Amino acid sequence: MSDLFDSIETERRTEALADGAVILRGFALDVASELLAQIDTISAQSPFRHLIVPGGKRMSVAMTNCGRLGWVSDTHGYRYEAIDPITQRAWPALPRVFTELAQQAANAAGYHDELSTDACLVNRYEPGSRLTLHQDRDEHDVQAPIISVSLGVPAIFVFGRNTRSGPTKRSRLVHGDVVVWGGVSRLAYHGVQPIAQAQHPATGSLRYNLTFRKVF
Ligand SMILES: O=C(O)CCC(=O)C(=O)O
Ligand SMILES: [Fe+2]
Repeated sequence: MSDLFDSIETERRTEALADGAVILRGFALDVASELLAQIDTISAQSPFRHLIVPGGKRMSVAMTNCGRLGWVSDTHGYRYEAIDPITQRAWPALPRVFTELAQQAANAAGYHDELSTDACLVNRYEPGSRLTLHQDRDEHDVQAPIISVSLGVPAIFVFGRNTRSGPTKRSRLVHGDVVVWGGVSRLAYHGVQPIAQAQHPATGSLRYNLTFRKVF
């Protein structure tokens, strides 16, 4: 009995990452299957696509969005758009299960203001997909924290400081983990190392990630 209890306790623990940044282990587990079902609904309306970065390269991560705004990139730059450039329609609405989870995670991380998420970027990683070290800084508002939900196969998440050259910390993120970064860590550099071949019962070889952002 106590072994089982211990493992549940460790699955749900909060892990400090940096000042203002935490990993909430297993925080999204209870709603993970609902989140995945919503991702299917969203991507049926606004399909996953491999965006082109301003330098001309195609991103290895496939992306779509939901919410009032969506993050897009092309040879002209990175920006938020209210209209999906592929469908020429508004992005799918933010499902309630998304906004509720994001607010609960923000609260659990010590950010008690109402979140008012403008954009949820949905990332889909195949084996080998990665996200190089970057800052989330296309948002006009850098007061609100970023809430980031991991689903499917594990990833090695790299979290650094506010300069590209600062020291970094590597954390293995698994299905149901939520990372929250704000305050003095809001503009911390972060990235995802190439996803290893693995299988998850809910997603096969894929990893999904949701990030909730306040843009204005
Ligand atoms: O997939 C992740 O864990 C991080 C995603 C991320 O940094 C982003 O979408 O900007
Ligand atoms: Fe990011």
